[in-house]
Amino acid sequence: MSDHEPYRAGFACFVGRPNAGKSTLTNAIIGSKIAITSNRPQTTRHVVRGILHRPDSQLILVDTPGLHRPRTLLGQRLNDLVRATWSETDVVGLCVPADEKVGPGDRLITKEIEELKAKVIAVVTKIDLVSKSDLARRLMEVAEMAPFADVVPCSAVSGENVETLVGVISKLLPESPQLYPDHMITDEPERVMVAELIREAALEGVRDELPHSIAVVVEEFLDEESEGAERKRIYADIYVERPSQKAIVIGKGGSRMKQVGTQARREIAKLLGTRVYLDLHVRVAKDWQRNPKLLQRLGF
Ligand SMILES: Nc1nc2c(ncn2[C@@H]2O[C@H](COP(=O)(O)OP(=O)(O)OP(=O)(O)O)[C@@H](O)[C@H]2O)c(=O)[nH]1
Repeated sequence: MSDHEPYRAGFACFVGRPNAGKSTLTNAIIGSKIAITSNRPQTTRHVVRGILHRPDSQLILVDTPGLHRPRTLLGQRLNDLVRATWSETDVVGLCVPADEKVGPGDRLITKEIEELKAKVIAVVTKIDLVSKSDLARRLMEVAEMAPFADVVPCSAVSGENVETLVGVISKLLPESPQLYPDHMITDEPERVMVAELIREAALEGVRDELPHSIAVVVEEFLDEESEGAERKRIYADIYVERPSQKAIVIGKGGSRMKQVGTQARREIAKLLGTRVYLDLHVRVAKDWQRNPKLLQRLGF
């Protein structure tokens, strides 16, 4: 054995059924808020990359939406997007939550990713929620599904074993020179990340079908000076499908909208490290999920 491990670099993504903890895990690894988390399924729409630089490796994480039964054109496009992402990665981590039984959904996804040329590991997530004996049982169940390159238990919330997981994934990456410059942590355009933060704020506390009906487009993203300091001036449109949904998002006398604006502005300022002026408008785009032209305009 040589003293030096070769330098490795490549792409990895987490897959798994909705709510398995993929986004939270991605965030925990990259250490910055780059993808949306929510306790509602199907809220991660964009493929967001985060880049982890280590002395001996560079790990580029791609965050995918969950694969699901497509009921609308949007659903179909999301599934295509997920599959396209899977086929481009070197390591795929199948996330299975420790607090739920292995089910048909997990098996289906496992079957699909076994076909890929990528190395496949299983990640048992949310281990802070279960006892040691339940975890042991779940690990066995998961290991029996397929000949995974590794099975790693971890918790994105407590941080337990996240570092080990990163080590396991990094070792499975191909030998390769660095793929991105040193300081870059994501190559997702800032606009898209800003749109996601606004969408996350708009989703806060709304129920049922509304989450699927909200899309955000950042129309203007300008640098300006105000009172001698730099500031970002952002105009964004929040799209909903029906006038009734518009009323929900805006709230009585605009009260909800005010909260959405405040939360989004705070998060965007944190992300960009600058002061932010944010101007939001709610617009109705009738049935945008079923309309190819509107989908394209909304960035899908
Ligand atoms: N206790 C605990 N909760 C977690 C952990 N990881 C994720 N969660 C919670 O599980 C829920 C789903 O997590 P996400 O990261 O949004 O799951 P996802 O797989 O990206 O979900 P989709 O975007 O729907 O595909 C959220 O409420 C998280 O806070 C964990 O390690 N421990």
